[in-house]
Amino acid sequence: ATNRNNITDDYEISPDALGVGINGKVLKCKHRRTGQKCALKILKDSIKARQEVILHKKACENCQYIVQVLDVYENKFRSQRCILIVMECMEGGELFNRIQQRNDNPYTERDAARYILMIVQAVNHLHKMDIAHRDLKPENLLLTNQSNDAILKLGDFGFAKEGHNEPLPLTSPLFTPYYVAPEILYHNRYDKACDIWSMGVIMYILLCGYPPFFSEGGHTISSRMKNKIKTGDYRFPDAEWRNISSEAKSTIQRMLTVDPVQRITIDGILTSSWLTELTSDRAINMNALQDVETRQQLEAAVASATDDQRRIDDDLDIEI
Ligand SMILES: O=C(Nc1cc(-c2cc3c([nH]2)[C@]2(CCCNC2)CNC3=O)ccn1)c1cccc(C(F)(F)F)c1
Repeated sequence: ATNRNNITDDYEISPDALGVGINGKVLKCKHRRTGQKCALKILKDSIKARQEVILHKKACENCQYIVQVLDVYENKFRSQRCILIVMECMEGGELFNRIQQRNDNPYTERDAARYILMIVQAVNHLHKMDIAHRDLKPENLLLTNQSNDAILKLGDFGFAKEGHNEPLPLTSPLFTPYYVAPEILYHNRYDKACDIWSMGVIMYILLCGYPPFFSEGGHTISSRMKNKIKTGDYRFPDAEWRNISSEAKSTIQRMLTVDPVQRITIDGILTSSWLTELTSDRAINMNALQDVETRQQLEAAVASATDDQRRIDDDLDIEI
């Protein structure tokens, strides 16, 4: 259900690009009638582009942690058919840039947990819909605004894949199971498991500011780096990791498990002590009570309230 009228009838498109990715350019645009600022992703029409739109639209329904799709147009530019995805404008840009800005002091566990929780909720929403994102990275995680309490949302469904849209569903009676290979049965599980691995890398970077696997020679992936990933060979260097909790490290270890079958699932992360401890409101209140004086006042108040309660109970006993 894409719009066939010309997008420029409804939106004013500004030339400055917000970001250029491998599968599309993102421009700023403004809705003519409402003035709403939006982001516009331009894709050359293809099966892949249409698949991206279908999955992104499906994924963003009822999930505040996925960039909202507002409109989709099918227009011709210079005789090239294009698919145009209009999205809510994420004024905070990419998490990637935010991490780079903080290179000197990475996030505290609480800040990191706040972002991780939003990513986990987005991925949980996808995995429950049997969709694997398959391209989780800080460049595809966008912030609603420049403030520290901005909401983090997942974008770019260019690599996303839906579980059972195999040509012949495995469950159909026409399917003769004798010849199916294990990877076909595993396939979708692997796809979801790779999202967990990527989240492990993102969590590691949020907590220390650098990636767990890197090649000395800069950005190009070297065969040494490939081997480190294949064997799960990474460290928690003391300088940055000494003051980070063992729960955080063990959660990362469960996510950066080489065997996808052994790797923690999204449910495992949602119920992990590290995440629940750091993001439950109790943790946040305790955090607010950081000021010892307030805590002592509160404890004194609780003590006297308990005494009062005891006296009332005692009185009650006498009456009864
Ligand atoms: O990018 C911004 N807003 C934005 C961006 C997107 C967006 C979608 C996609 C991407 N961005 C990229 C493009 C390639 C680079 N990575 C990000 C990957 N794929 C996507 O599908 C969606 C909605 N609002 C923005 C808006 C205002 C200000 C700023 C800045 F922070 F730069 F000032 C950024």
